[in-house]
Amino acid sequence: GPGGAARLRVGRALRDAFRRREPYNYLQRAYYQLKKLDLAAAAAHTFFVANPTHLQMREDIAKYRRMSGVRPQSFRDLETPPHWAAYDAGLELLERQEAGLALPRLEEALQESLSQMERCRADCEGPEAQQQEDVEEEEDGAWSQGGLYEAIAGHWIRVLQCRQRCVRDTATRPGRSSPVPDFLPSQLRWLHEAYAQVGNLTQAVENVLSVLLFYPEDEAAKKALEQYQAQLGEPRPGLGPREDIQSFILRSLGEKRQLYYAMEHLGTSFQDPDPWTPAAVVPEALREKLREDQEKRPWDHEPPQPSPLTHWKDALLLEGVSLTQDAGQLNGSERAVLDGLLTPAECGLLLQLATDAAGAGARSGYQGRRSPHTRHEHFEGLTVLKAVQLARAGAVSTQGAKLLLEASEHSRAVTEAYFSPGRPLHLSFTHLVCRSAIAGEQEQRMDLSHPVHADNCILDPDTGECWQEPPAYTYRDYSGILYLNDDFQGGNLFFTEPNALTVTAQVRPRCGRLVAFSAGGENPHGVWAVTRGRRCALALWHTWAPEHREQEWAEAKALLQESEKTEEEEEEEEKMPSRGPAPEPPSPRLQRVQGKAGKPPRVREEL
Ligand SMILES: O=C(O)CCC(=O)C(=O)O
Ligand SMILES: [Fe+2]
Repeated sequence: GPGGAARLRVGRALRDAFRRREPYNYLQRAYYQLKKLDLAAAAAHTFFVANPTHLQMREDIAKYRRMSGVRPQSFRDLETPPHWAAYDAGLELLERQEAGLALPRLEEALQESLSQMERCRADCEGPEAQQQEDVEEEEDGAWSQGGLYEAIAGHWIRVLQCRQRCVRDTATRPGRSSPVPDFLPSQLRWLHEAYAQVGNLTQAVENVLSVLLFYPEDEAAKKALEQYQAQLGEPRPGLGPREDIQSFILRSLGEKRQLYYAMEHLGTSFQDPDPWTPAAVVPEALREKLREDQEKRPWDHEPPQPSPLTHWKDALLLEGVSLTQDAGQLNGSERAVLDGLLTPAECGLLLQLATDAAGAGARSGYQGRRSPHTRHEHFEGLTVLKAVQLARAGAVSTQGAKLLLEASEHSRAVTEAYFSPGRPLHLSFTHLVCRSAIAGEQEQRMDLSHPVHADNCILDPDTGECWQEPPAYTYRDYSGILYLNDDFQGGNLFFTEPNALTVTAQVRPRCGRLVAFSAGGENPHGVWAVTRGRRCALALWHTWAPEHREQEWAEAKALLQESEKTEEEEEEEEKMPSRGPAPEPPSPRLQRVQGKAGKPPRVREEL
């Protein structure tokens, strides 16, 4: 009906959910209820592949493993195209010397590869290909200016080019950029060897003859053929190469001839996906150039392309970050201890920043605040914007302020990679916090540096419930504490049961250690009293809601960039010899800082 297609268009959120493979989570439960355990385990595994930190699924999978109806093979990725699934299974069995079991999978892999190529080829004439063609036509305009014949020829050439690309596409694993080289011939090699191993010589001959269709001079194949024929005894005249491979090659060669013709006479481009194309198919005039290209054939020479960062581990390792404790080791869910986010020098710089900022605050009557949580400790807090403003006023180092921004962004990226791959997390508040023991007040101290709480809800220890309502910062989804030092007494972070009484895990702060956890009632936590020294950390909260992104962070970043630019300009000016020493103009930067301080304070998140 009218507007039908538009009504059925799928929204972005739904598409994203599919990309995150969420339907498999539901499928898993449905199969479980139907007692189809093999499929339930497969669906669970498929979901888990895309959501490796989904702790509930991790537990469910552990349960599936213990169930009797579930085999190791049940844990398969249902999103893997069938030809890849069969290919991998077949090769694994071959490796384990199980030729008999491997054969059906290898046959399946070949059949499915050919079918996948058929489907791909069919799409070359479908509506999507047509759209693509319209775009290309607009781009080069070559065919539209010519007559009808050219238009038809142009269309046909594009269809052929597209069909030849299907070979490469089929041989390329999802997520990879280069194809498995010689995809079909190598499958045929394994097939003939496996058939020979199980004593099925006729099939071995058929498959090795098929290899020879691709590479008539292949020495290994010729030798194998001789051997099989000798073993077979009397000649079998009916034996020939596989029909599916024969027709694949015939059709492919026909298409290549036309494409090379077009290349020679019409100047169109064609990238032959195959290394086996016989020289006779390539026109004389093109051979030299193509030989050069052949030498540059990417998949023979290029080092393997790194696949996209699909797993959080890759993202962390790249940054030199390591996972020290996961949720299991911390006796909870959605919590982790990660190390290596800062070097000792960087911790030093940030500690100095905190000290300098506190000093600047002391001069303006800002310091000496007692902690909001205990009267036995002092508490200093520095926001990113304040840090940059102080840097511009010359009270703290610019390097320190810059590192504060970088360290918070780095922690956010790591937290996102670990807990929320595929769904962006935004910083909602960044606070450099130091807690210092007040000397002489520590004897017999019974209170905590930070009482037990959850970060996005109001914890009711009596019922164990956590109310997601104001004044809690309900939009906080993940928390991160990035520690800067350990030269103090007490001050460990601890997690509890929702009763706020039973401690389930403790973490000792140290330089570069990030404790990250979901901000809800599943992670009640507190800090033991700091009884000697000063404990500094970057407290970070992240949100999925872009509207709760920390505006001051962006402001601070912009301000910092501005000062870096001005500094460069000043350096340039200093270098100019014609300028004599002039009286210092009133600094526009300082004025701006003062102007900002004069404004009514903006509503900003506080601890
Ligand atoms: O500093 C810590 O270890 C934890 C602080 C905390 O829980 C908070 O500020 O909400
Ligand atoms: Fe907290």
